[in-house]
Amino acid sequence: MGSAFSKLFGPKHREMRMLMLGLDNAGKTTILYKLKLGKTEKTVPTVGFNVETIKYKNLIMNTWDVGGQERIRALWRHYFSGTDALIFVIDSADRERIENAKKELYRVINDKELKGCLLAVLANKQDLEGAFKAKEIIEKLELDSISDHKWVVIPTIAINGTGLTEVLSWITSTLPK
Ligand SMILES: Nc1nc2c(ncn2[C@@H]2O[C@H](COP(=O)(O)OP(=O)(O)OP(=O)(O)O)[C@@H](O)[C@H]2O)c(=O)[nH]1
Ligand SMILES: [Mg+2]
Repeated sequence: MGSAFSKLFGPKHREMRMLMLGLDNAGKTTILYKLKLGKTEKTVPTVGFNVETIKYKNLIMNTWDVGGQERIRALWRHYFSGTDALIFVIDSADRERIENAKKELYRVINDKELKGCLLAVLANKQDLEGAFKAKEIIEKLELDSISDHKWVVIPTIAINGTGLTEVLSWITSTLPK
C-alpha cells in the first residue's frame, strides 16, 4: 500500500522479470533498446548483460538481456532466478545454427529455476532472405513437445519494430494473475 514502489508507479502496477536469451547475433540487444527507447541503436556483441525497465500497460517489466557468445553462455544460469517470462530470440536467417539454438533453448527451459515460466520464441530477422517462417521454427525446435511452459512463436523484425508489441501483449495476457 504505502511502498516506495506503489508511490512511484501507482498501486495498480505490477512488476515482473523478463529474461532475453539466444545465440550471439540473434538481435536481443536491438530488441531491448527498440522496446525501451523506440529506436534502433547500433549494438556491439554483449559481454555481460544489459538491464532496462520497460513499462507496458500496467506492467513494469524488468528486462535482462544477456550476451549469447558461446564462451559466455555458461553465465546465463545466473540470471534465471525469479524469471516470469523467457524471451528466446532466434536469428531465423541463420539456418546453419538452428540446431545449436535448439540445444541451448532446451538446456535453458529444462532448468528447474525456470520451471513454469512463459516462453516467447522470437523468430527474428524476418526481413532477411531465406529466413525460417514461424511455422518452420516450431517444427525445427519441436516446440509442440513442450507442455510444461506456455509458449508462443512470434515473427519479428527488431530493426523496425515489427512484432514487438505482440510480444509484450502476449506476455501481459498470458501471465498468471
Ligand atoms: N536484418 C536484420 N538485422 C537485425 C535484426 N535484429 C537485429 N539485427 C542485427 O543483428 C546484429 C546483432 O544484433 P544484436 O542485437 O547485437 O544481437 P545480440 O543477440 O544482442 O548478440 P549478443 O550480444 O552477441 O548475444 C546487429 O547488426 C543488428 O542490427 C533484424 O530483425 N533484421
Ligand atoms: Mg547483445
